[in-house]
Amino acid sequence: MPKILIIEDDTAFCQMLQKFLTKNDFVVSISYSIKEAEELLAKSTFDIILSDVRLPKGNGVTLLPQVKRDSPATQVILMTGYAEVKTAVNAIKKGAFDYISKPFTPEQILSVIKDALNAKVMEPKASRHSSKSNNRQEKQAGFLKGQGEKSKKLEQYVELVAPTNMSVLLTGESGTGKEVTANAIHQASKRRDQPFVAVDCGAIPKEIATSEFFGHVKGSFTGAIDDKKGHFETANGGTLFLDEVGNLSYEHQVQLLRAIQERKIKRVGSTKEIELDIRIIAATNENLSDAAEEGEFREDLYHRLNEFSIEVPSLRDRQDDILLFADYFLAKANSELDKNILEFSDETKRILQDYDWPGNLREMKNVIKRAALFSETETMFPNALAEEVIEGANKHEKANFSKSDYEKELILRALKQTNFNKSKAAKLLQITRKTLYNKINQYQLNV
Ligand SMILES: Nc1ncnc2c1ncn2[C@@H]1O[C@H](COP(=O)(O)OP(=O)(O)OP(=O)(O)O)[C@@H](O)[C@H]1O
Repeated sequence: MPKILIIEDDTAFCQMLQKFLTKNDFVVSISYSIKEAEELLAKSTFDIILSDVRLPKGNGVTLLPQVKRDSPATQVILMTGYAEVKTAVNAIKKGAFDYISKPFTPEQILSVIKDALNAKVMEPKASRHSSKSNNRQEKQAGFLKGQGEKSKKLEQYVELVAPTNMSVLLTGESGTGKEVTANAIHQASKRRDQPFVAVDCGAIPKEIATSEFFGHVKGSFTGAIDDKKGHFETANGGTLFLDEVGNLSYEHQVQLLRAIQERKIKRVGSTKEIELDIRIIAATNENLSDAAEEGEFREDLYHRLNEFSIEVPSLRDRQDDILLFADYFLAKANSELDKNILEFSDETKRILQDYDWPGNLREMKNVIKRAALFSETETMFPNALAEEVIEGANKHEKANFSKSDYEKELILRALKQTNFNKSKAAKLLQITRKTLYNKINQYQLNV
């Protein structure tokens, strides 16, 4: 049985977690401080260390170097509060396996422990994650909560709607994290112990879509060699996530609407009705409301799906979080590629912030992983980045630069016009005197 050490100063929480994990067939030791943990670590080894970040007299990260040195196979998972995400991301850079934000659900903690144990079995580290980095399960494994305004709003919406049974329509550009958000809603709902089934509606061939959604019985059509459950039945009790829902054919839109309204389905070739208790979350990166108005998407289905809508923001609208996400993906890339890149150079940071990220988080994840592969130093310099990212960012910078030239020109003109009277010039420019002084300093105007 795998051995786990919990390091957590909240004694009640620690004991509760110990009880829960023991019930789930782990051998669990606990310590309420770093000192106690060190004593236990001197006596025995553990498969997993589950440590709070903030502990009296130190934090969970301080133990990492020692653990990695004395027992490299031990995986460290950090438990963080909201504000400690950055520390946790840094800890991943130093070799922690992952972090989990408090409060978490029993499934979430079991899932991250399972991942950590699997990663161990699959040593060396480079093969920790499947190379098919886009498979659906992996998409759900890592989730970083941003800290900027847009990210907080997104999270508020998730928290607000999760406990209800409302259908949710997630809109947003490709790669913004709609599926990850759908999963977060499921995990925060009462259905979290039940299945979360994600279906890419754009990827199902039209001819087999009915059977894919509703299942079939043996012999109902050529090729139906066995009874088969459809996605609805598999998701029963839980959440069905319909990705790219705008790609459904008219016929399948009708079938879906009926299933959602009647809360019953029949497998293809069967007369037996199956009762459904399903929460639907749909996602689209096109404007479904326009499509409904133009008759390309059934309006009644659109309203059924859109009981609550959430727009998942593009990465360029999450400026405050760009470097946080970049750090996170760098940490992931380090662990997947067995690299040890500690930071981005200032110019690399500037490029990451100036680039537009048309492919959003998915693009950033790929760009950083590729750049990590090319980087040979502990600091990532721009030459590791793809050409198009650098060019894209520089175009942006030029635009900014010309904007600043223009601004400088305006200020000089206003000053001349007002005979270098700064109060009058500020008034003319419709800015405060203080801002004008700042700008004069910024542009080093000799006035
Ligand atoms: N909050 C997040 N934290 C960490 N990784 C994230 C987050 N959001 C998205 N990602 C990563 O970005 C990638 C794209 O996410 P996801 O598949 O959820 O986007 P999507 O909007 O559903 O894309 P599409 O429109 O193409 O279906 C995934 O690899 C996912 O792991």
